[in-house]
Amino acid sequence: MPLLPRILRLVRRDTSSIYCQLRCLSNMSSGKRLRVLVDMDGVIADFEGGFLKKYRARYPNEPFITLEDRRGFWVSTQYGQIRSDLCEKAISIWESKNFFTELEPLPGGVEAVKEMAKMENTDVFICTSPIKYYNHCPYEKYAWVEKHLGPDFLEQIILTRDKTVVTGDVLIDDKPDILGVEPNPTWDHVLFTACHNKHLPPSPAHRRLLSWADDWKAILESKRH
Ligand SMILES: Cc1cn([C@H]2C[C@H](O)[C@@H](COP(=O)(O)O)O2)c(=O)[nH]c1=O
Ligand SMILES: [Mg+2]
Repeated sequence: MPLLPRILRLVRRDTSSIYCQLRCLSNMSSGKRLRVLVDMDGVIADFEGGFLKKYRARYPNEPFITLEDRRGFWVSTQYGQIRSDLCEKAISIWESKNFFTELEPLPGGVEAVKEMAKMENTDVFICTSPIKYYNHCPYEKYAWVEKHLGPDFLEQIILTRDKTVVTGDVLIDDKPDILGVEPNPTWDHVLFTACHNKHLPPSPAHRRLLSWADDWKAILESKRH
C-alpha cells in the first residue's frame, strides 16, 4: 500500500498503536537494530538494599547478612543457611505488598535506560522475572516502570520466568547463570555487578558491566557488529 494512505489509516488508531507501527516502518527502512534486554531487580531496581532495609525493620531481633557479606544469587538460600526458618522470613519480605513498588532505583540505571532507548537503531526492553506469589509483584513491577521510566515504557516490559526464550542481542542481568528451556539463547549475557556476584572470577561466558557509571555504550557498540 502507498505510504500516504497507510499513514492516514494509522492516524485513526490510538497513539500507542501508531507508535508501534511507525517503529516497525522505521525498523524496515533502517536495517538491523540492536535489541537490548535490561533486567530490573539488581540492575535498575535496588532489590538487595530494599530487602535488607525491610527485613531488619520487620525482624529487628533476627540475624541479618550485610550487603558486603552477601554471596550467591538467592537471598533466601543464604538466610536459610544461617537458620532454616530465616529462609521463609526472607521470602515474606518480597511477598509483602509494596515491596517491589518501593524499591529505590540503582544509581544511574533509569537515566542509562532512558538514554539507551533514545539511541538510533536500538530497542530496549525491561526483561524481569516475577515471583510465583503473584498477588502484588507483577502489578508493582509495571507501576515501578511507569513511575521511574514513564508510561511509554509500559510497552517495553517482558515478564517471564524463563529469559532464555526471549530473543535479543544483549541481556544485562545480575544473575550469573540464566538458564531455561532454550540451551542457546540469542542474547549475549552481560553480567551486571551486584553485591552477591562481585566475588565471582571472570568468566568467558559473559562480560561485566561494573555499574551504570561503567561504559555501557561501548558494550552496546561492540554488539552491533
Ligand atoms: C534474590 C531472590 C530473588 N527472588 C526473586 C525476586 C525477583 O522476582 C526474581 C529475580 O528476578 P530477576 O529478573 O532475575 O532480577 O527472583 C527470589 O525469589 N528469591 C531470592 O532469593
Ligand atoms: Mg536481577
